[in-house]
Amino acid sequence: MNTNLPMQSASAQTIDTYSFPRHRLNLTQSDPSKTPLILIACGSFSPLTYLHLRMFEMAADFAKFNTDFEILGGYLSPVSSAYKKAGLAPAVHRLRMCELGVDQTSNWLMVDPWEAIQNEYVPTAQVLDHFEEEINKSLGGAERPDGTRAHVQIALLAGADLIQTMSTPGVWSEKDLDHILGRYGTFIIERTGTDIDDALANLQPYKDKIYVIQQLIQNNVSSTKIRLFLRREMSVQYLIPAPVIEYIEEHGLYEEDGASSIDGRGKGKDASAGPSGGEKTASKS
Ligand SMILES: Nc1ncnc2c1ncn2[C@@H]1O[C@H](COP(=O)(O)OP(=O)(O)OP(=O)(O)O)[C@@H](O)[C@H]1O
Ligand SMILES: NC(=O)c1ccc[n+]([C@@H]2O[C@H](COP(=O)(O)O)[C@@H](O)[C@H]2O)c1
Repeated sequence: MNTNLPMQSASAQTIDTYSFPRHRLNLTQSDPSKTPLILIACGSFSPLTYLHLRMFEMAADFAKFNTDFEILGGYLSPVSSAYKKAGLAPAVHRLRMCELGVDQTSNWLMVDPWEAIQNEYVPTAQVLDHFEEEINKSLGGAERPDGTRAHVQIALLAGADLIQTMSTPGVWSEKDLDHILGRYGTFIIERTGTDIDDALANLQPYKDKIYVIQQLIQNNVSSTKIRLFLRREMSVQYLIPAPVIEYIEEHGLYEEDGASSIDGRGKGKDASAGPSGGEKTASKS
C-alpha cells in the first residue's frame, strides 16, 4: 500500500510549527452531482483501536450506498491532554499511536494534531470550525470536474455513546449542539449498550443531518477494555494495530490505572474497573 507519509509527523508538531495535514487529501470531485464530504472523528484514542479505524470504513460504505455524499477524506482529531479523562495518555503518545495506526493501514485517513496540541480543552464545535476553516477557507473547498469550486461538507463521525451524551444535561451547550448538528451534521455508528432511539430522542430537530449506521459485523472493543487488558498483562493482539502495541510496550503506557487523572467532571470512567470492568466497560458489553 502507498502509505503516503505526512511531511511532518503529527506528534512532532507544536502550536508554533503547526501545518494542516493534507498528504492524503484529494480535493477533487469525481461526481459533481454529489456533495463532497470530509469526516472528522473526535475522541481520546487512548489507545487507538481497530474499531476507531473501522468507523471510517463503515461510514464510507454508508455514504456511498445510502447518501448523495462523496467522501474526500477522513481525519482523526485526538483530544488534548487538558481533557484530563481517566486513562488519557499524554497527547504526544496518542497522536503517535493514531499515526502509526493509519500510516500502514489506510490510504485516505489522516491525523490532525491541531486539537491535541492546544493547551486548553477545545470543544468539538470549535474543532469542526477549524476543519471548515482549513478545508473551505484556506484550501478553497473541492474542485469539480469542470474546474469550479464546491463547498465541502464537514461532519462529525462518532459512536452512539457519544451522541447519547448530547442528551445528558451539562455535557454539551445548546449553542454547540445547534452548531454541530445544525450546521455540520453527524454520522453515528451504533454501539452495543446504547439504545439509538433513546440517544436520538432529544435530537429530533436535527434528524435530517444525523445519519445512523448499523454495525453489520458487531465489534464491541473499547479503549477502556484495551487498557484493562494491558494492566493485567493480557494480549491485545488483533484488537489494535500491531505498531500501536509495539509503541505501547516501548513507552510503558497503560501499566497503571488512570485513577490519578480523574477530574471533577465525572470523567473517571476507569475508576471502578475491576475484574469485570468499570462502569463504561460494563455498559458496552
Ligand atoms: N466499539 C465501538 N462502537 C462504536 N463506536 C465506538 C466504538 N469504540 C469507539 N467508538 C467511538 O469512537 C469515538 C472515539 O472514542 P474514544 O476514543 O472515546 O473511544 P472509546 O473506546 O469509547 O474510549 P474509552 O473506552 O476510553 O472511553 C467515539 O465517538 C466513540 O463513540
Ligand atoms: N461539549 C463538547 O464539545 C463535548 C462534550 C463531550 C465530549 N466531547 C468530545 O467527545 C469526544 C469523546 O469524549 P469521551 O471520550 O469523553 O466520550 C472528545 O473528543 C470530546 O472532546 C465534546
